[in-house]
Amino acid sequence: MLRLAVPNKGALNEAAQTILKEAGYRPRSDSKELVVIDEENSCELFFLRPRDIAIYVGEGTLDAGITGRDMLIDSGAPVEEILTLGFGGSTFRLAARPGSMDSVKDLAGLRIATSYAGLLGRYLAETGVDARVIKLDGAVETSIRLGVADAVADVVETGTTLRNVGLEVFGDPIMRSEAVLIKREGAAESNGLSQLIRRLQGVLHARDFVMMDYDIRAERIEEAIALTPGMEGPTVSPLHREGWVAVRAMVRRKGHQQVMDKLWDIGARAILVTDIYACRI
Ligand SMILES: Nc1ncnc2c1ncn2[C@@H]1O[C@H](COP(=O)(O)OP(=O)(O)OP(=O)(O)O)[C@@H](O)[C@H]1O
Ligand SMILES: O=P(O)(O)OC[C@H]1O[C@H](OP(=O)(O)OP(=O)(O)O)[C@H](O)[C@@H]1O
Ligand SMILES: [Mg+2]
Repeated sequence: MLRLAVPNKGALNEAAQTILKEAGYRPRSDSKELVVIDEENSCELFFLRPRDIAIYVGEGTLDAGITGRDMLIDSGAPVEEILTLGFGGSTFRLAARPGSMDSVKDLAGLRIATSYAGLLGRYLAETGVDARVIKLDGAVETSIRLGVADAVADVVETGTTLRNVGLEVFGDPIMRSEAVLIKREGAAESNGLSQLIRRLQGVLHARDFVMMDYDIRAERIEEAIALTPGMEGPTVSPLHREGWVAVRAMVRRKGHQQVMDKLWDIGARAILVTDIYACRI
């Protein structure tokens, strides 16, 4: 039985549940359910704090988990990324009162508040800056105003939280993060885990691609195939109308309108685009 850790709340919770549901795993029936036994897929889903997930997986008590890259680095747990999941994108940055700092070097001898003490500590060691790390649980942006810190190191996505408290980022981003599937470093991949990976890749492909169908005169088929090469090659079938063929190919969602324009220009007609619900490639 595959034992999988899923964020029980926070920024990754909803998207993690959605991708697992689309991959065919049993959703939890209410937000207070902490363990879901999915007999059909031979899988147990453990809903845990995102921060703790790398610890459980690193200890080997769970086979795999969904967490943020920043959290797994912060934990220092012996885990490795298996798959990036395309959501929960953010940066981890330093911020302070506008104009007060230019680079991490300006923090020497000062106090930096963060919920990611492991990640920040590593960065300070790498950059050779000796600063005091003040570990807080959350809402760290307020710590400067309350006189607990001179700067903060925190997750920034839209920048709204920082703007609201009148802080500004400075220096280079410490790291870019996103949601990832992790396993214990060096652990063998069980059949259940391989199946989970294939299913998640299927969902990611289904989100990335659309299915395109169109009709075109047979003599233009090579130009059309160059525009829509598909995966192994597009399906080309005869049309009842003499001299025409029907083509079906997967096309990247991003830029599919430009592909339609180009197909139209070489004479394709009845160009249809549909979502892919699920796939294995
Ligand atoms: N606003 C955001 N946008 C995108 N990703 C975010 C955002 N806030 C946090 N994350 C990412 O989500 C992951 C989990 O962070 P989250 O804030 O949900 O956990 P937490 O701080 O432990 O929980 P809580 O905020 O409920 O106390 C991290 O990898 C983080 O980078
Ligand atoms: O750049 P933004 O789009 O504003 O997002 C960043 C904010 O989101 C997270 O806060 P969260 O809601 O998780 O609260 P927390 O600080 O208590 O963890 C993070 O810690 C930042 O405060
Ligand atoms: Mg948070």
